[in-house]
Amino acid sequence: MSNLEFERITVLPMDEYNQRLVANVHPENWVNPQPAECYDLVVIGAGTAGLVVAAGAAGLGLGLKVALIEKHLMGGDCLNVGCVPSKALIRSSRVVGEIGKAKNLGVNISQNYDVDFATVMARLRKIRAGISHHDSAARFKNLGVDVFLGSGKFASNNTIAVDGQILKFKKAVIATGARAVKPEIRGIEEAGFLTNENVFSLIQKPDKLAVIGGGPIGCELAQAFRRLGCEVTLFHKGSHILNKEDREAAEILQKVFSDEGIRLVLNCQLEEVVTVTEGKRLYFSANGNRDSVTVNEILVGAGRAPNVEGLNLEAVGVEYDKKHGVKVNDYLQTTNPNIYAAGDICMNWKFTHAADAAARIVIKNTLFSPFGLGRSQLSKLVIPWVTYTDPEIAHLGMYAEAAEKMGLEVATIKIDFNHVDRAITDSEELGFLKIYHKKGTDEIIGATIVASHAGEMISELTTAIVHKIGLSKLSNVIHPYPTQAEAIKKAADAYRRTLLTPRTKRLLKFLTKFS
Ligand SMILES: Cc1cc2nc3c(=O)[nH]c(=O)nc-3n(C[C@H](O)[C@H](O)[C@H](O)COP(=O)(O)OP(=O)(O)OC[C@H]3O[C@@H](n4cnc5c(N)ncnc54)[C@H](O)[C@@H]3O)c2cc1C
Ligand SMILES: NC(=O)c1ccc[n+]([C@@H]2O[C@H](COP(=O)([O-])OP(=O)(O)OC[C@H]3O[C@@H](n4cnc5c(N)ncnc54)[C@H](O)[C@@H]3O)[C@@H](O)[C@H]2O)c1
Repeated sequence: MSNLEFERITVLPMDEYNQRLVANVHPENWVNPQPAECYDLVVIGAGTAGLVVAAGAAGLGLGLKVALIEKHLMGGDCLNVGCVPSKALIRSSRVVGEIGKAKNLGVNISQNYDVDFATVMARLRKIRAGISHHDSAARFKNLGVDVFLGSGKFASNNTIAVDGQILKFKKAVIATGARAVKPEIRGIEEAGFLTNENVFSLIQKPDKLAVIGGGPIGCELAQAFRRLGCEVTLFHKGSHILNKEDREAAEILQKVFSDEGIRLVLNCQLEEVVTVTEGKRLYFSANGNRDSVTVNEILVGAGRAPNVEGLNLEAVGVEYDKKHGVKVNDYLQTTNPNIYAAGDICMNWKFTHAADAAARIVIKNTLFSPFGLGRSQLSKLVIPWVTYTDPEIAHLGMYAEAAEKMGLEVATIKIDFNHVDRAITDSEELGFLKIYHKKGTDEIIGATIVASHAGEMISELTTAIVHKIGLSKLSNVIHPYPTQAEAIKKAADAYRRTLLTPRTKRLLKFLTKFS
């Protein structure tokens, strides 16, 4: 047993909740086990991808020897500095959004309501601590996984060094995730900035906040902080926020952001950050104009960089690049056939559910595909995603333009939520559902939903694509009235109506005469 390089980790503020979090995911009294003679699998990184691989392999009850190495907090980004804290924060901010809509719903709420920022953040920490036992070192030990806390690094083609010990493996999995990219803006380092790694440690509300990057992180957090009472300026390089999404969807959100008082600076070039008595001053140009804004804090959500450093990948022939991460084939195998990768370290889809799905592929391909038979492929996955703004934007599959570029003829059915009764009764008409299908057939190839609860609706369409359920069959599915998911049935019915040619209409009319 050893504990040579144990690093005591603090997550600020070190209150009872963060102490409970750390006690679960990086316990101070942890002693690394004596390594087994040889592991079937050694996994580096205990974020979603690593945890799912380790739990999946060890939990099968087949006596497989599995080791899991984590240098910081088990649970990775999702639990500690990603999905969980951001969604807890968004939940509080949604209440403020509801208050904003209350008057229109006939409920007068005193304008003196107060956001207790410290309590919002304490709730976030409490929720995170409460969930953390699931990803804890103790739980994984009980599942039969040898948990090593320390930094993992390849020592040779079949060994990994951690905490002064050597772990011999048959197969290894790199699941080291990604981190926030530091933007190249003069003076920003000296002025200091927040990223997802420390923004959830705030205990005091920054009165004025600059958010750099209009991707999912920037958009979700800009709206949340604005609703919690910060003055927010959102800087984005592109001509519309969420530039991977449907422009029309992004434009709806932009309008909401402006109405809620977020200052949105598009097509911008941030030039310099200077520390002044009032705070941090950002100089920028946008659409030919130069300007500046002074804030208390800067939050950066400008993309992710894969954690490839320090793994000694060169020594084991694992190719990578610093932008896209570890190079993998469709089976998630790296350029070293005994080493696989999963999650943010190697994938364009940087989502928890994508990391989870990739981990399952890795379990199958490393352990249950002798001679490469029956391997699962990454390209076969259908991965939906949701940006949890209000309204939410959910997407799945191909966009119409991308499909057309590939030579597919595509038709789009669009249902605006102002035609969906439940959206009307709830004053949530803003948004739409678009379903893209192959022209001339009912095969769905993609969908975008902009709606208050778009994330809860997209899975029906994911099921349809995965199980090849076309629009005709969806039209036979009874949707409870009134629900916003009825939009899907409306779209399916709209497709069915396109099949009504003058000839079929004549035939139907003829049938009515004998019925
Ligand atoms: C603010 C924010 C909000 C998000 N919200 C969502 C959301 O709502 N829904 C969603 O699906 N996704 C969301 N994501 C994305 C999601 O968090 C990631 O896609 C997911 O965590 C990736 O999991 P992973 O296992 O690949 O990597 P990570 O979670 O990054 O885990 C990698 C782990 O490897 C460890 N590690 C790195 N190097 C070493 C080493 N040498 N030795 C040992 N350990 C090492 C790290 O410490 C880390 O714990 C969000 C991300 C952020 C930042
Ligand atoms: N709800 C979710 O599922 C969720 C939420 C948050 C994050 N995530 C995941 O995390 C990933 C990273 O999120 P992200 O928002 O950091 O990255 P991103 O790459 O998706 O978006 C960042 C945006 O910032 C812009 N940008 C970069 N530098 C800039 C600068 N100097 N000035 C102005 N704009 C600049 C880029 O053009 C880009 O569009 C996402 O792609 C997503 O996979 C998912």
